[in-house]
This record gives sequence, C-alpha cells and structure tokens, in this order.
Amino acid sequence: MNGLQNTLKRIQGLDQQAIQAIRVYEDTLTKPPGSLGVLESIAAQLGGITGQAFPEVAAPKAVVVMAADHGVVAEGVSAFPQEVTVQMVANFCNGGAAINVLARHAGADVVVVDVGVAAPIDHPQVISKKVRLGSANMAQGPALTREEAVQALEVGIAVAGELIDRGYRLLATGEMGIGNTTASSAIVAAFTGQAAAAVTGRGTGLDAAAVGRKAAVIDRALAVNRPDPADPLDVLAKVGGLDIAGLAGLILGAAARRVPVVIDGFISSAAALVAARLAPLASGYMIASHCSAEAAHRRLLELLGLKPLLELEMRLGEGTGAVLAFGIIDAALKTLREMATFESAGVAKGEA
Ligand SMILES: O=C(O)c1ccc[n+]([C@@H]2O[C@H](COP(=O)([O-])O)[C@@H](O)[C@H]2O)c1
Ligand SMILES: Cc1cc2nc[nH]c2cc1C
Repeated sequence: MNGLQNTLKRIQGLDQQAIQAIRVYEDTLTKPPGSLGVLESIAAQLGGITGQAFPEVAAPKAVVVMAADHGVVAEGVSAFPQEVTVQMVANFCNGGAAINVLARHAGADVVVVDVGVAAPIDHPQVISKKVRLGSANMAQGPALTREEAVQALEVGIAVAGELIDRGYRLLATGEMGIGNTTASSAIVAAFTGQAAAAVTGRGTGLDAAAVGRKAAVIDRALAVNRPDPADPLDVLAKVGGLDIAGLAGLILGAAARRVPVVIDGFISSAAALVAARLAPLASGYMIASHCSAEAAHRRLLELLGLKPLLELEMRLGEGTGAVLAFGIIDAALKTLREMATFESAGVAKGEA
C-alpha cells in the first residue's frame, strides 16, 4: 500500500468539475469578480483536490519536519556544524524552535521525523525512521544508494498515510538538516543543467567567497556522480539527501490521498521538484507558502509552476513559512463558505 510505485499510480488529477463549480459560485459572492485574487484560486484548488464543491476548512493541520544529516558538510559547505541538526531536533521536542512558536500560532501540530540524523535520537516525540546515519559525501560518490532513496521516500509516504488516517486534512513540509541547501542546489542544477553557481546561495549564512566554494563542491558532485536528469530517483540518490527524499515521499503520499500539502522554503521546494518529476500530477496538490531569501528559490518555484503566497525574506526552513500560510488558506476557504451572495444580500451586480 505504501510502496512508491503504488503511490505514484494512485495520484490523480484535480476534480475539474469542482473547480469550475467554485469559480462560478465565487462570481456570485458580494465582490467584483476575481477581486479576492489568489484567495479565490486557493479555494478552487482546495475544491479540486478534495473533490468538494464547497470545501470544508482544512483541519486538523500538521507540519512534518524531516530531519537528516548530509555527508557533504565535510567539504565546509555550511556556516554551522553538523551537530546543530540533532541539537535542533531536541529544541523541536522542547517546543522552543521557531516552528514550535509559529505552529502554535497557526493551531497546527509539529511532527518530527528522524529519517537520517547522524547521531542517535531516542525521544518519544520523534518518529524514528532512520534510514542511515546521514548521507555520504556527494563530492566523493553518491549521497545515497537508490534503495536508500526509495526507503526514505517510503518513510514520507507512510508518515503522510498515518497522519491522514489520524484525521489530518492539511499537511505542510518542514526540514532540519545542516548541509541540505547544498543537496537542494545540486538537485536543481542536475534537473536543469545549469551551472551550480547559478543556483547556489548562502544557506545558513555563508559569505560570497564561501558560496563560490560551495558551488565548486556542487559542480564536483555533479561531475563525480553524473545524475541522469530524466531519472528523478537517480538525481535524488546521487545528489539529494534523506530529509529531501522523506519530504518528496510525504508530498506524494498526500497527493495520493487527495490531501493538500503546503511547500515551505528552498529545500522543501527541491523535494517538491523531485516529487513532481516522479509524478507530474502531484503539482496540483501543492501550495507554495513563500519565496525564501535563498538565491535560487524563485527559479525553483518557477520550475514547479507555483506562485508563493508570502515574501517575508525568510530563509529558516523547519516549515516556518508553510505554517504561516495556513491562516491564508483558512481565510480563503472561509470567504468562500461565509460570504453573502449578491442575491442573498440584495446587492446590485455590475454590468460586465
Ligand atoms: O527554507 C529555506 O529556504 C532555507 C534556506 C536556507 C537554510 N535553511 C535551513 O538551514 C539549514 C541548511 O543550511 P546549510 O547552510 O547548512 O545548507 C537547514 O536546516 C534548513 O532548514 C532553510
Ligand atoms: C540554529 C539553526 C536553526 C535551524 N533551523 C533550520 N535550520 C537551521 C539552522 C540553524 C543553524
């Protein structure tokens, strides 16, 4: 049931009849047609996803934080040391990270998954699904074997399935993994054929010279591994990572169950790109929360065909932008459900 191939087969397109019915109904509400802009598009998309012409407000909500380490940090590609990954997982469990605060604000639950942190984690609040103790250094060979990549994808699919079985109706992606912007940029470069310099940014805060060295490491990883852009699993295994694979699986698992998934920042979007290359119809289930300050995020969102809801100069990850978007999604559905129509309110319609 939770196998990758099965899940890919189950992903269907959106319900176009529900979308059309919502578009027609939106024009009967007391506002100039289309004047709620993207809010109207979100309501229609949620209808298309759920197959409901009058979609319920999506709740309960959860943000899934996939945590993993990256062997490529040995090349000096991050401003922070690897042990921050496990230390931040402890912070998530104690409720003190930005994602805890913003999820509480949004009325969402935080679900932390260890898909491959390099240190042992034994905490009742962490879902333990370690595939291995961090990925290998992609500058020297493949980050993961193809089997490990599939295993991590299936972790994400299983987590999505369990959350949906428990009643969650809106999911969001989050991640924690020192070094994961290197893997994300490598994925974008591998799929697009662009030089690493064009898609590499500061991550946690490198200076310009260090970004140049990071891009050179990515170019080396691409030269050593030669990932095949026509084979998304090959790209994911050779230059991706366990957190990214877990998130790609989460997105596919949500799409297969017709549940919307909010895509957080740069790393989450790289995972979304892998998911979309594995199953193009999965894109319909994605909502991009924000455009990160990470250099290539805008380009990545364009590749995905997604328009971000927010622009707040954020570059934290963890799912922080995604949970902020929850309120906008609620608002979109509430306007659809609660506004009066021209007829019921006795408001005159325009001429056009
Ligand atoms: O979400 C983003 O757009 C984002 C941009 C830059 C950095 N991050 C976070 O920072 C970490 C990766 O940064 P780095 O420099 O170690 O590759 C990882 O834990 C991410 O959650 C996240
Ligand atoms: C402190 C810290 C918190 C983070 N959260 C996500 N990535 C992060 C990276 C660092 C360094």
